[in-house]
Amino acid sequence: MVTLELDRVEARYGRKTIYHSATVPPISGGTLTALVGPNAAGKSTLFRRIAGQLGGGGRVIFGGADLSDLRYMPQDTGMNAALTVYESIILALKQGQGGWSLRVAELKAVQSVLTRLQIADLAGRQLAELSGGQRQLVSMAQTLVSRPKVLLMDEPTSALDLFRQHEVIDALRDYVAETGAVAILALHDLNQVMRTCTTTIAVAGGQVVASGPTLEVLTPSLIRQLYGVDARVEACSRGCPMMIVDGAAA
Ligand SMILES: Nc1ncnc2c1ncn2[C@@H]1O[C@H](COP(=O)(O)OP(=O)(O)OP(=O)(O)O)[C@@H](O)[C@H]1O
Repeated sequence: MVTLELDRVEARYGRKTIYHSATVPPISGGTLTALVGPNAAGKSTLFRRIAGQLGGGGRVIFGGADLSDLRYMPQDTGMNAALTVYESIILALKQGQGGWSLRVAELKAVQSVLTRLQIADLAGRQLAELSGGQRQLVSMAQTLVSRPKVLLMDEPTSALDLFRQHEVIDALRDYVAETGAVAILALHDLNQVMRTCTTTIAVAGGQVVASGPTLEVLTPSLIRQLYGVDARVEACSRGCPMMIVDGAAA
């Protein structure tokens, strides 16, 4: 089982410090973790710090993995290269390996990720011709193809329609259940978080304000503190918890 823990982590852009001391107890792999918080709260910054792209003090502690097992899917993924979808996924797989020969197992990995995300029909298409949602799915395939043990995904479903959102989140849930990987998804849709993420980390103003089991973290008082809205949690007709937002906090 893979784990990830933050111990008094600091994150800086040059001299500008965003996080002074972010602590998150060990997150276990095998289920999805959400990272939530308002715009500019520091979600992408925390991802970049965990991925080693930003400096700062404190410790990012991996259990059963190291930085080379981590893949970070940023919010905006450039896709202007003159490549087909298939080629771009191979490129992502071979990155950092220092060689271009392909083994049968690697070809199978590419096929498997195309099937898992149900985008095999896009394999021969040029990246530049894809729609926004298709690009997001391809970016996800590029991230997953090397079977990372730690996965950081910044708003991975923001460009997807409702059906695709469900499909992709289910695929990610299956992936982490199979591999024991840690997967942290920055998400704005709190209903999606409640339906699919076992654990939630909430951040605001460069601080971790709560972390733990999702339904214990996403309380009406925390939602009011984070977003300035009154909200309540109710069960939908299928028994899943849902966040109903009543409006701006009174
Ligand atoms: N390259 C940068 N240089 C300096 N400051 C930055 C840089 N990138 C982000 N910031 C600042 O860091 C803070 C946190 O930004 P971040 O992108 O982490 O927020 P976020 O929670 O991911 O936001 P959103 O939900 O809007 O995507 C913001 O105040 C932002 O202006």
